[in-house]
Amino acid sequence: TTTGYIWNTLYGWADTGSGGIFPPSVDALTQPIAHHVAHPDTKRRLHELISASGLIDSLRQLEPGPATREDILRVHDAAHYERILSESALPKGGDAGDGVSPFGNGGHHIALLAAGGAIEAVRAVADGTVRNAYALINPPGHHAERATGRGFCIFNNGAIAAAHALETLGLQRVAIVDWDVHHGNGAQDIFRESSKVLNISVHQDRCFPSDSGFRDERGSGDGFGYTLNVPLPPGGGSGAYEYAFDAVVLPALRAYRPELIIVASGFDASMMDPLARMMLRADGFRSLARKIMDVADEVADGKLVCLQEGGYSPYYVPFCGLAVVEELAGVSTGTADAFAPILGPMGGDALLAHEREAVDAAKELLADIT
Ligand SMILES: O=C(CCC1CCCC1)NO
Ligand SMILES: [Zn+2]
Repeated sequence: TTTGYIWNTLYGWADTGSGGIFPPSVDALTQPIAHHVAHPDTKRRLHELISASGLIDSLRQLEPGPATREDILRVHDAAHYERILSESALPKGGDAGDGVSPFGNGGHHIALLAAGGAIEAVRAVADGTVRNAYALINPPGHHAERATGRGFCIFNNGAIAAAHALETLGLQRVAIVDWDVHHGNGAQDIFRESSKVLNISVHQDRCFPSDSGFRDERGSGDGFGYTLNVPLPPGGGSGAYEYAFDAVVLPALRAYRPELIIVASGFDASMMDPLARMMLRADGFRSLARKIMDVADEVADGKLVCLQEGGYSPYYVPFCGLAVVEELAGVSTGTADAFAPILGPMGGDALLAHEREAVDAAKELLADIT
C-alpha cells in the first residue's frame, strides 16, 4: 500500500564537469560555467522538496546497493562496462561514450548505484514490499545503448531493471513507458528483438537523438511491434500528451498486459526546460502519472516503478517531480506549484490539429501488440 522511494547522497555528487553541455574550450571561446545542464543539483532539489514538503514521511525509503557486473552485462557489452570502469579510474574521470556525457573520478560507483536503485525499486514492487515506487536516481539511463553510453547516460538503468525482472524475478512481460521528452533509444536498441519488453516512447520529434524515435522503428524478429514510438511536434503540452496517452499508450498497455510497468520519468517536457520545446506543467505530469497508475491497476496489479531520467530546470523539476510522487503515494501535501501562475497563461493545454494528427498516425502501431 505504500510508495517506495529511492534517493542516495551520491546521486547528488555526480561530477558533470565545467561545461554547459560540451567541455569548455578557450579555443572555441566556450566559457566554463558552474552548472552543466545535467548538474545533479536539479535532482537534489527535487529530493529536498519531497523532504521539506513532508511527503517523504508517507514514503517507504528503500536502500539501493550497487548493481553488479552481472546486472550490467544483462544489457550492455562487457567492453562498455570495462571502458567505464577504466575511465572512472582516471584522475579527471571520463565520458559515457558520446563526448558530451562526462563523469568524474570514481563516477562508476554512482552509475552502478543508479542502476542498483532501479533494480531495488523493481524488486520491492515485484515482491509486494511496496505498491509502486519512485527511484530518484542519477545519472539517468534511457539513452545508453548495448555498446555505449550516450546523452548523459552511462548504464541503462531502466533496461537493467527490466532485464533483472525478466531473468531473476521470473516476470514474462515488462513495459517501459518513456515520457522523458527525448527518445528512449537505449531500451529500443537493447530490447529490439524481444517481445518480453514493450518499449513505448513519447517524445519531441527529432529533439535527441535527432536521428531516431520515428514511428517506423518498430523492433525486429520476435520484437517486431514491441517498439512503439510516438513523436510529437514541438510545443506540445497537456492536450497533446494526454491525447497521446489516451489514444496510444494506454491502449498499447491494455493489449500487452505487462506484469510490471517501468516509467522512464524525465521532466524535460516541462515549459521551463532548456533542452526541449514542450509545454507541460507540474499538473500535466500529475495527469500522466494518474493515467499510468490507472492502467497499472487494470493490468498489472498496480505494479509501477518510475525511474528518474532527464529534467534540467532547477526551478521547475522539483514541482514536476513532487506532483508525480504525490500522485503515486495518493498524498497531497498542499504544496502549490509556485510557477503555475506564470506558466498557466502561456498556453500548451489545448490539443492542436497537427498534434492530434501526429498521435493518430501512431494508432496503427497498436495492431501488432498481442
Ligand atoms: O535529457 C536528455 C539529454 C538530452 C541531451 C543530451 C545531449 C544534448 C541533449 N535525455 O533524456
Ligand atoms: Zn531527456
